Amino acid sequence: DLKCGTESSLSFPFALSRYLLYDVNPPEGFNLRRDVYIRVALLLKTLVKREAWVLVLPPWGRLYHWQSPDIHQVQIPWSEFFDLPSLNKNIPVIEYEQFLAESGGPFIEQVYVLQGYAEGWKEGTWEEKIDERPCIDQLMYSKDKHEYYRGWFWGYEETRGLNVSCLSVQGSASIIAPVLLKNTSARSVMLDRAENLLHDHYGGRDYWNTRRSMVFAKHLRVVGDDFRNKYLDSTDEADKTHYNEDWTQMKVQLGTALGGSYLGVHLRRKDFIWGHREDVPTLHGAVKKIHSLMEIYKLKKVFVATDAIEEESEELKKLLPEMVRFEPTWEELELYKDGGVAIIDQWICAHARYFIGTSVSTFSFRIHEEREILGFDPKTTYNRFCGEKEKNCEQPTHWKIVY
Ligand SMILES: C[C@@H]1O[C@H](OP(=O)(O)OP(=O)(O)OC[C@H]2O[C@@H](n3cnc4c(=O)[nH]c(N)nc43)[C@H](O)[C@@H]2O)[C@@H](O)[C@H](O)[C@@H]1O
Repeated sequence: DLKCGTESSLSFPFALSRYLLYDVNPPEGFNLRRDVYIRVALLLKTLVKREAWVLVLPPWGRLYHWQSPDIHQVQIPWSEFFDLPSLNKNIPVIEYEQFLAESGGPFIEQVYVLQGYAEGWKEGTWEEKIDERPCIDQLMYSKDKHEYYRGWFWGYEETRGLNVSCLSVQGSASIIAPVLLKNTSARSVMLDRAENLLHDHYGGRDYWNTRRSMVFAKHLRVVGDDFRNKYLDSTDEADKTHYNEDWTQMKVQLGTALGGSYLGVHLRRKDFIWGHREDVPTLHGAVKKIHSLMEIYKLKKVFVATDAIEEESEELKKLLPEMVRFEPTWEELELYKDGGVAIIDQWICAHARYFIGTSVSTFSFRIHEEREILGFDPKTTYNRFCGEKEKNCEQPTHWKIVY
């Protein structure tokens, strides 16, 4: 029976696998979380050299920045934002719902909460280390009447941890590998506060392979492409942005992509201006820079991605009437959610002739990477706005793609 054979060949390897789960500090945003995925993927690559492990993708939800009212934004599977077959060409991954179905219960056997060292680290004596230590902060887990641990668990209220302990870590993600392989025999292990792990090799080949595997879900790319076509006269053909659905087959020489004849802008506002940071421009400052870039590059159109609040958006419209934005209807927003709209914004910025972003925003960084993958000249990508009073306005680093 062919059908039966296909099913068993799919589930068989997972039946023997161990499960790695993770979560990130609640206040962290979408694009920082994408960065943490890259770190954890590297850990998984280290683990699968020794044993069968699969990464359980942490459902999206309850993100501080996702404030659109009346939309249910928890327990969102990765497939709503990313292309799962593409992720699977890099490391074995499954959705949380599949983990629940496969593992037969709502239990995660071991939860490790990652933390720093209480004593900090002495300057000049950096060393990679990891130790089981008493928990420093108050645990975000509490025992239920059966002595099982309740926690946030991505909004899955029935999930329980069987054991919770703390690990002090200082080092890259793969430093955890020996602990997972030797110190515990738990079949499912969750690393909470995974942002405490550092990159094994930021910008190296493994980094880029994982980054390239994070292909946006097709339905979002299609929305972005239709928008480019309709409002920005931009098509892959005319703009020389040739895309291959299979990321493993995509290798574009930097400088060969031309991009649509529009300026792409990411203007991060909200919590970036509340702190009155020096490196964030005023709206007037940003518009002045936008006009000057449009003149230099002879661009008549400008696409703006921003998280500006209503009043600021109105002001921006007055200062920059030619501005084009992706403004979803309520139905579209409900369908794509805040995360999907962010991706559509990023996709459109990634296809612009010239891009300028916001200092140290991971939202802008992910656009840089997307453009690097598409083969843009770095000069058209690694640019940011400067603060009015900023003395030394250093531009973003070019992280060259490695294949
Ligand atoms: C202060 C720090 O800021 C860091 O943000 P930063 O790197 O910019 O970037 P993100 O980690 O993506 O978080 C910012 C979030 O704000 C929304 N957002 C920002 N800009 C845009 C935009 O142009 N278009 C759309 N559609 N949405 C936008 C979006 O939900 C995005 O995920 C956080 O990750 C940190 O956790 C922390 O909060």
